[in-house]
Amino acid sequence: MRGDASVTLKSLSKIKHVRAFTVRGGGADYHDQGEGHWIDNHIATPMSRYPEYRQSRQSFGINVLGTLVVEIEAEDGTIGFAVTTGGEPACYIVEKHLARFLEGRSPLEYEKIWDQMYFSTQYYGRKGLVINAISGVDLALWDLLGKLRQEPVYHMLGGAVRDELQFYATGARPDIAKELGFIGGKMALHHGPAEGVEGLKKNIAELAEMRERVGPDFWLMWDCWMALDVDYATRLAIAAHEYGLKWIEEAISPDDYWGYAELRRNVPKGMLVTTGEHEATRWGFRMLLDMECCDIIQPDVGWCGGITELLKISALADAKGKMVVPHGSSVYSYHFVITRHNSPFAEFLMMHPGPTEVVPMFAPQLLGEPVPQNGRLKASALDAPGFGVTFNPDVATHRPYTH
Ligand SMILES: C[C@H](O)[C@H](O)CC(=O)C(=O)O
Ligand SMILES: [Mg+2]
Repeated sequence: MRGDASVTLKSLSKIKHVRAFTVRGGGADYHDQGEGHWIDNHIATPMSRYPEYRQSRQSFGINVLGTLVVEIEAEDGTIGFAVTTGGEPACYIVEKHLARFLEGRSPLEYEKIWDQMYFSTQYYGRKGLVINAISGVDLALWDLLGKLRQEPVYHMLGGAVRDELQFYATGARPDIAKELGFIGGKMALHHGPAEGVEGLKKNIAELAEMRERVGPDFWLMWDCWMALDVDYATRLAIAAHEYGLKWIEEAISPDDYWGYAELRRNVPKGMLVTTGEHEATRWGFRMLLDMECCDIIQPDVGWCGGITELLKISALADAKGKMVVPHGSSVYSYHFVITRHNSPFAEFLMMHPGPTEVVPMFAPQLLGEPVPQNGRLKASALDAPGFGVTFNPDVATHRPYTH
């Protein structure tokens, strides 16, 4: 029956206040680890051309930003929160610029809020830090929405399309990842073009040794963290084919769409080209997709624009028959991946220093952060309101700005 005046739609508590904090030591800024960690051991980067910045990524400042924590409080006292990378400069953007688009509004207006955050910052934003800040706010908004509705985020995204997530592991020990039940292991590439043919041979020798340890069928991938050029990446891919390299990731600069398209044409048949963890928004990913740059896109949920934007990015990829396998992102990835047919598996970044054990990706910042068991995670492990995690009260936070 139409026009029943007795039907009133349920309204949600409005947003009262937005706050931004910074935190040091691991967590969402997962490169901010102590000495001896595998993630800072002579990994090839665009800065490896300078010998003084070759051994440690922290030496050139990979961990300068720290974690951004965004907290959104509703009028009824419910708090949604999220963590991403961004630290103090992102706190400034959230408190002094973005907060105005949320306070006094309903959290149901996330589309309009995202649009206003993006277009009001477009003249100095578009990618990088500003989009990290927008992502942090967007994720905190989805967390708040889930807490107000008493629903996990993955229910609000359409529900699980499979019973469990399956993971590959990123770290220095794919052989251990195999024993731990993961479906594959992604290693950081250690030597870049500045280390010449000797370096290239060392890279191949490491891959050959790992192939020997894991056997013929286990997936092995390389993460090149933007360190190479098309020529080096092509030679590396051709030499690695013999050892069954499944994909070559982020081989060149994220700005070089033309280079990615060329690399994709150059790699041996059957080897995949992946990229996107430093790409942002539907417009950035449209470039990667339209220019046939890669086979899998890897948006980081905390850097690409948040869940609201990832839904659009993922729909574009789906229409093009491409997979979306988010970079890291912990619970923000898990709640998304479980709802998408074109995200058949997820990444688990091994944050144990060895890495010989499974520890929560964003430890110590989140409480209740689920971890894969035997390389898998049941959808039911995500069954709690919002993203299902709380911020660890024992972790010291700092609020550098207010508004
Ligand atoms: C291991 C990589 O260099 C980086 O630290 C993480 C990453 O790019 C990935 O997990 O993918
Ligand atoms: Mg990567």
